[in-house]
Amino acid sequence: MEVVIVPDAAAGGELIAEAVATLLRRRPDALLGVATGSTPLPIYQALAAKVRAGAVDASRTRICQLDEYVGLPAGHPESYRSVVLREVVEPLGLDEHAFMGPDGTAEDVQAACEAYDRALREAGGVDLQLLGIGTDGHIGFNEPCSSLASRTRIKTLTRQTREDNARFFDSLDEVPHHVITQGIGTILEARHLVLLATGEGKADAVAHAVEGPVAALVPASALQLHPHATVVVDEAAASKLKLAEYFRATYAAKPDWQGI
Ligand SMILES: N[C@@H]1[C@@H](O)[C@H](O)[C@@H](COP(=O)(O)O)O[C@@H]1O
Repeated sequence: MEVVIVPDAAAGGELIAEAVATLLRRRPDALLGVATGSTPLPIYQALAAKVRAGAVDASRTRICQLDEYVGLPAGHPESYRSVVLREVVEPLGLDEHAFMGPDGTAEDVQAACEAYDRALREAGGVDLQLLGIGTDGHIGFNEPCSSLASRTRIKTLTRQTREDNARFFDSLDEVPHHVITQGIGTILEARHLVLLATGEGKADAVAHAVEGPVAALVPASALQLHPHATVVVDEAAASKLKLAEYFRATYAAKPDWQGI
């Protein structure tokens, strides 16, 4: 696992957007897995700016979703489908055909989960999966004690995650209890995992994920099992890392051409 400490969220967004752009220059129809929440927004803004400036052509990029609320009406502005369309697909100049996600409105949720896992495989697998991290160490919506081998399935949110996400809704009561999420086993099949964490509120979760044991209790620690995982953190989110100086020195000594 590579840990890159950046000065702030904007620098993290720029670094990761450049990694995505490098991938797209090599593979224009790459399948890019995107995460929701506030943290990845600087990545999407930096990537859209590169597209507008003509620094990268994203016209053939395919986008896939990590997770989704269950039971929100179709078109709800806070469904992750709406969020990804608004924050990623439209700013990149893509249309809905370039985009795939699990169906949070399906009557048969289990079938929708299996169909999504199948669709990801049939699409050739995810080339680069962007991830955030929950304050409880979750990735996607894999809450603590999710199986490290899990596939896309329905999960129940913890109270803490519902409280963390209540800011996107009018009240806590409106935050769904159930979600569909790519499983940890599904996420680990992506060819490159890139997790961005910013702010002091993520420092404990980052320290446990990066320097703690691999444990279902901290779903993000599963990144330790992946051969190409990059964790990008700002100073605040890095503040509880014991090996911070080593991570800084390693990245400083890395030749530019290697990227992340
Ligand atoms: N399902 C999403 C996660 O994918 C995201 O990583 C997390 C953190 O969000 P934020 O970046 O807003 O802190 O929120 C939600 O739970």
